[in-house]
Amino acid sequence: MTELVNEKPVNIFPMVTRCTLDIICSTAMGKNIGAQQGKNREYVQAVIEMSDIIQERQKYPWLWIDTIYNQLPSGKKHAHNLQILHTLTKTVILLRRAERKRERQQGKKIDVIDDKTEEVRSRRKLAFLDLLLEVHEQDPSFTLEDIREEVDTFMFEGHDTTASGTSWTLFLLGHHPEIQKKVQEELDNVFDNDRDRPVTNDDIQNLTYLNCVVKEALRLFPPVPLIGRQLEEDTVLSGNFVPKDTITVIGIYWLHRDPKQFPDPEKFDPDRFLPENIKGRHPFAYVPFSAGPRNCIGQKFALMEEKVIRPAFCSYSQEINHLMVQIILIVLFLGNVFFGVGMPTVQLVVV
Ligand code: HEM
Repeated sequence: MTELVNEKPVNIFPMVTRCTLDIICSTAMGKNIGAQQGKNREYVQAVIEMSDIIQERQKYPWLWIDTIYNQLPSGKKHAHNLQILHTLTKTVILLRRAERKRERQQGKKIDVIDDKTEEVRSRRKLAFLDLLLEVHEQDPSFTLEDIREEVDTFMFEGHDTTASGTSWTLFLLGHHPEIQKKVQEELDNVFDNDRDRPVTNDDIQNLTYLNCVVKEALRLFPPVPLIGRQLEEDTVLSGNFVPKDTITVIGIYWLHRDPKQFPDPEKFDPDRFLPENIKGRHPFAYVPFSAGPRNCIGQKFALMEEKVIRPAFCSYSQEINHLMVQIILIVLFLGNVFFGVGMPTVQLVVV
């Protein structure tokens, strides 16, 4: 980052993406892919391209038919990338399985995560993949292919979203120097002006203002701006009868801009999330991670990750202030998202 200070405007999103990709690969697979050091280029490129290819396909219903799609250049690229992704995940799974076998044969104990104790840092932690392999070893009906699917799901859900959240937060901090200054003061206070020491769980708990900043950025620019649900029973929404089985779209982006819940909704104001200000707010007024039984499984991980990455960037905030202000916007695909296309009867009811 320091090399880019006083440079022309820089698109920070690819840098942050490589960082979150490294984090999720270490956590989900226990493998450092070195995306930030330019390693595993083919894999990193395939991951990044796939997000675009999938979004592109979602927009055009005629691309949903596999026989047509598979013949098109985009379909061929999709298949090629998928092969690269699956090959790496499968290789990592097989290598890790063999390694675990060896460790057991040598009588080595495979540690479990225990973040509460200090000595944990000297012990090897289990990656998500280890936990899945443990289940497979106890019950082989949970196959290696099942493991690959789970790992790949985490890989995708777990890096693009956090990259978007982190980039938007940096963008907003760049535009609000007074708020950035408060974040910097909190960081200096919690880290006792020591830029280089690792972040601990206690630090994360103590970064209360940064917590409000992250939440407010997720309010204004939720990385998942829309979610869909199929109704299990008839219901009435704002006086409109909506029958069972209707596919509904919940616009998190717009929900977060309800002036009754968030006065002056376009204003970036982290104080909205101070304990005294959240009292009385409707529990579903703020749902960047969705709500209910299918909400985001990675919510705690994501908030922790954002808070750990931020000090790393903000410790250089005095130097990158000008750079941040000029960060190029990553425009969300809000306008392009389709509503109910492909259903036998379509009625758009905005509630
Ligand atoms: C700022 C970061 C993140 C945001 C805003 C976010 C948001 C969401 C949302 C809104 C959903 C629910 C979708 C729905 O209701 O249809 C979801 C689901 C999910 N998220 Fe996240 N997510 C984030 C980070 C992560 C991370 C880091 C992981 C993994 C480590 C993850 C894994 C998942 C998974 C596996 C699901 C599917 C859960 C299920 O279907 O039961 N997410 N996420």
